[in-house]
Amino acid sequence: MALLEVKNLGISFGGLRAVDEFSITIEKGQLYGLIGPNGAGKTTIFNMLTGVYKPTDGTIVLDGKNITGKNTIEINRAGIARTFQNIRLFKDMTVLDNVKVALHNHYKYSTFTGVFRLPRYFKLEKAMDAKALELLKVFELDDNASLLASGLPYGDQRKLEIARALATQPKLLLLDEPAAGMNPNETAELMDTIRFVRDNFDMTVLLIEHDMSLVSGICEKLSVLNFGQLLCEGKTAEVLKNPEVITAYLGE
Ligand SMILES: Nc1ncnc2c1ncn2[C@@H]1O[C@H](COP(=O)(O)OP(=O)(O)OP(=O)(O)O)[C@@H](O)[C@H]1O
Repeated sequence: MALLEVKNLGISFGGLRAVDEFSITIEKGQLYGLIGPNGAGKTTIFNMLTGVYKPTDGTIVLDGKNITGKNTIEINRAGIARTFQNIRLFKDMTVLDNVKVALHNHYKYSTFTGVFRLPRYFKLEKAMDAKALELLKVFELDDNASLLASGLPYGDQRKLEIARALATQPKLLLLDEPAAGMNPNETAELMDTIRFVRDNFDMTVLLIEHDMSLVSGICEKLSVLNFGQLLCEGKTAEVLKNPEVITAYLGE
């Protein structure tokens, strides 16, 4: 069953048509890649899917619900979470608190309860600590829960960003160049992590990536974007053999 159905999505910035007539269907549980040359419009598509930009054309349906034009908070509540090309953690907060911030949607208490430290406050804070630690354990970050996020090695910061996105309990996880800046060992470990997340969190993943080892290693399907338009889509191995894709993106 399709989890995400995007039809004829488009956006212009002044005279620039950054994305035009873009459509994609992602089934529940799929690991799906969005690839293409620099400036092709990939991040702009993520920004439209997450409500950062409002599309000028097209529709976005998540799990049967039309979310076109909703804001970032509404879209996160509907079930889309993301990570960013340039890591955006709360660097001066602890590893644990980075995840707890994202849990707040699901553990609510009133300002009154918080300010006066009523018993419900302590109960929910304890429950959030436990849930956050459980998530950190999945990523083997629990031993560093009390460190500042800025103190983590680069690869661990990327993992923490994924843990924080998962804390919002999404249906669809968008990863924007998760392997950027990683060495081959870290990339291989990241692939295992993404597979683990898909299998153990019943997650559907759409990722943007330039690292072809990661793309061919984990993506089941690909869409290739060129100059804002869909160049081709299909099973990963077939797409990577497509002469048009080789000319436009892969070179040689
Ligand atoms: N807010 C904006 N205002 C004006 N132009 C923008 C804006 N956001 C993106 N663009 C333009 O839209 C086009 C697509 O950019 P985008 O960042 O989506 O590409 P990309 O495929 O993600 O590239 P990369 O692989 O380098 O990250 C570019 O020409 C970019 O300059």
